[in-house]
Amino acid sequence: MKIGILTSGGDCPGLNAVIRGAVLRGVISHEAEFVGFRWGWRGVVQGDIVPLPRQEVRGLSRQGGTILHSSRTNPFEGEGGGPENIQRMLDENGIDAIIAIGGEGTLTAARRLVDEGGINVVGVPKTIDNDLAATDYSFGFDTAVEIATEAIDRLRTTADSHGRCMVVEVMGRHVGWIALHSGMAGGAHAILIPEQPMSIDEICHYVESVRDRGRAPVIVVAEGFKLTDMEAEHSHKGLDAFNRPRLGGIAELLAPMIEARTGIESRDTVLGHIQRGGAPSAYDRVLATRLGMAAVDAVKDQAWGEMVTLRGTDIARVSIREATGNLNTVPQSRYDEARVLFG
Ligand SMILES: Nc1ncnc2c1ncn2[C@@H]1O[C@H](COP(=O)(O)OP(=O)(O)OP(=O)(O)O)[C@@H](O)[C@H]1O
Ligand SMILES: O=P(O)(O)OC[C@H]1O[C@](O)(CO)[C@@H](O)[C@@H]1O
Ligand SMILES: [Mg+2]
Repeated sequence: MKIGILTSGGDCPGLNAVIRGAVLRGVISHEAEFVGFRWGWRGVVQGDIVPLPRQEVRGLSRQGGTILHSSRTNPFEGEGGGPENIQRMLDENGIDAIIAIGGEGTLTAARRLVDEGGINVVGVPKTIDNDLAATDYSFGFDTAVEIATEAIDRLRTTADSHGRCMVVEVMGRHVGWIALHSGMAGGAHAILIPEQPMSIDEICHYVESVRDRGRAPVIVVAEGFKLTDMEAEHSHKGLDAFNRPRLGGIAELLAPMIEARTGIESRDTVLGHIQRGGAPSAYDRVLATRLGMAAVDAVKDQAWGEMVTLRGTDIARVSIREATGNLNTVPQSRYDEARVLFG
């Protein structure tokens, strides 16, 4: 059995741990052989393939990024794209199956390759934002929350020194999980998330009540947050490779608005890709390793079109279709719980 692995979409701490888990499980338990497709689906479309023997994955679980690199290439486009070309490339290289590690977009492409072209693909969910339904948590999220929480802790001390308001922007295109968890952990005075638009007046109300208690306000905002009068997410950086608006910068918009309305000197910090870089947390290493191992078992069982997932503390399987249809949004009850601590 020869298995090709790829990592696609935005990177995320733990990708290398998935690769290591898959290779070790395959080599030890199934006598499998592994190759890597470089740069996500681009490696599949262009036949950019590297061997992945056991020694290549040594010590990988603690390493950030992805040794296979990533891209936002669409496997249905370009000269070598589409199921027929991909099946030919797999046959030429003697590859029996693909393990695709990626988010909603990557997994949707994987499902289409299975449904429309009969390609042997299983998926591993990857999302720093924790926005995929059908998995309770995804690896990388815990690490991002740790990084954001440390940043909030650090910003709090400088905020206190100067009596300033700090607006901290974290990732979260469609959902506010990183903001919710890091904000709760770091004791934020308001948490602004895409699922819950809020007016600038309400935000300033929280800021002023914090100031009136003699504290320096700390506001955490997810990049996809919209003020109640905004039609779309704040974006001033053009489009990404998949023609979506590049987000980032809502904190830069909010801080001067807060300062103008409240008179409290305000500063913004955009954490950006710091949240995606570096070593994964121990939790993420374990989760990623288990998912990688389970993905190889899914290949062994020919579970094409399925993805491995975390259910409670168990690793399970679901159809990719089930996972890609819905977003894992922050439930109202979780936001209401956090809101008690605002202001
Ligand atoms: N419906 C689709 N059909 C074919 N290809 C798709 C489809 N949706 C997305 N893709 C391809 O998959 C790539 C990866 O998707 P995307 O860029 O959204 O990353 P992702 O895997 O969802 O990870 P992230 O969490 O970073 O968004 C896209 O850039 C696109 O080329
Ligand atoms: O790394 P890029 O391509 O700028 O993508 C950033 C986006 O990817 C994510 O990190 C994960 O989807 C989002 O939170 C963010 O909007
Ligand atoms: Mg996506």
